[in-house]
Amino acid sequence: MAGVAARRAVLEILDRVWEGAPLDEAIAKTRPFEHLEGPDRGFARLLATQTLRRRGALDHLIGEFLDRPLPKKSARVMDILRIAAAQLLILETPAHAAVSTSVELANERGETQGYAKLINAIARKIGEAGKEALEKIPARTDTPSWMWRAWERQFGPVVAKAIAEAHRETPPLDLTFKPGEDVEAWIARFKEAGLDARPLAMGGARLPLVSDVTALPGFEDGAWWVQDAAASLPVKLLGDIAGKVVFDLCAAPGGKTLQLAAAGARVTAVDKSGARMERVSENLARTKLTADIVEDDALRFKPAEKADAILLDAPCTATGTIRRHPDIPWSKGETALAALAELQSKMIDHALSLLKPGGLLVYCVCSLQREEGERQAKAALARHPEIERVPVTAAEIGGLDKAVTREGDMRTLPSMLAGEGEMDGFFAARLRLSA
Ligand SMILES: C[S@@+](CC[C@H](N)C(=O)[O-])C[C@H]1O[C@@H](n2cnc3c(N)ncnc32)[C@H](O)[C@@H]1O
Repeated sequence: MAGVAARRAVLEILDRVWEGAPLDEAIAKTRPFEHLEGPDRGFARLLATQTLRRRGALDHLIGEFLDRPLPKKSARVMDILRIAAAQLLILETPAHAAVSTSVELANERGETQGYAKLINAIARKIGEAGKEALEKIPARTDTPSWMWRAWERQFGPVVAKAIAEAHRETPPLDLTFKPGEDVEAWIARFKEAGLDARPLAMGGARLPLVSDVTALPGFEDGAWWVQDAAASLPVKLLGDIAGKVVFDLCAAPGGKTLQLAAAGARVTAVDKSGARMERVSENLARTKLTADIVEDDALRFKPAEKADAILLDAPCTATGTIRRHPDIPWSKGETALAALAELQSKMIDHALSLLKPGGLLVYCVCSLQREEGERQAKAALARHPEIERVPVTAAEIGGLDKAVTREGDMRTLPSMLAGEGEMDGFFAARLRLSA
């Protein structure tokens, strides 16, 4: 049974997330987390993830038991209540452990000591209310209102609700294999290892989420890499790229670089983050694939030779990946969206200037927001009479016809592959420069 140290580490992780750090980074930088033993680490990671995933609903429920809202300066009291509620209603932690550790945490600091009794009473009431109380709260409660309104406008209320419901689920682990690997044979090996693996229509395999992918069969051999089913689709839109000069303009951590290199392209991978580029180099080494690595700003990148094809997987709000990164609703606001949309259109313009006549640009983002997706494609076509859209077909993306828009772009949603583990939300447009 995890002790109070694991819960203390979760509070610190949450603090960092509220300051704007992505969850993975917050975990990596939290010292008390590092000092936990293996199972306690697993517990702390799960508790932080689930608290963030259901923060809206947990807050709503806590609010129902509070006579009056907590003062703003009592943020830590609210976090103690959040993690108590997540343990009681999601993790199924025994009530005595969830309640007593919460009271212990409250008693550790002067600022929270005065709330220990209140925390005790509310945590008990939440435990008594049980899971059903949480299940009754609509999924949209876990989505900030600006995001919810945008999805409702863009996809309609039914789909927006399905998206929010998909965000409640723990996502699976999707793997993309090197060409030539026998996916069925690998699936058989995963099954032998006790994992419920199955093939994906768009290629690759789907497994239940595991805590350590490096221990899976085939990791050391570099037979596969981790990549959500949706993230594997944009590269397919470049068609046959064997022997062609391809730029991967925002490349790190490199899932798509590996796909491009595995397809036989002469790849130049560009990213402005040196630290993230190290991950690309590690991934290339593990999979025995090659690409030129360039640490540069994609807006300034000036290659000696132009490209036959470019993949621009632009920085974005990443709202399509909330299942995997439940901190996003709380760390990305509308202000970030506007700034990113401006950067994306500049990146598209610069990418087009690096293409050979007749070359293809696939622009993609793991965002659900139309300002970063559909509107970027439309605006690029309006700004550049020298480009045309090459419509995406369902056959190119594993037969996923629902993901082909009327305009001919690709739009996947977290509510797709429903009941089979769903998928990330991605947008991709394929644009060709006139010859
Ligand atoms: C969506 S991620 C790319 C994911 C990657 N394509 C993959 O499949 O693994 C966006 C990347 O853009 C990079 N980035 C952000 N601004 C950039 C810029 N101005 N120039 C180059 N890279 C940039 C970030 O460092 C980040 O690695």
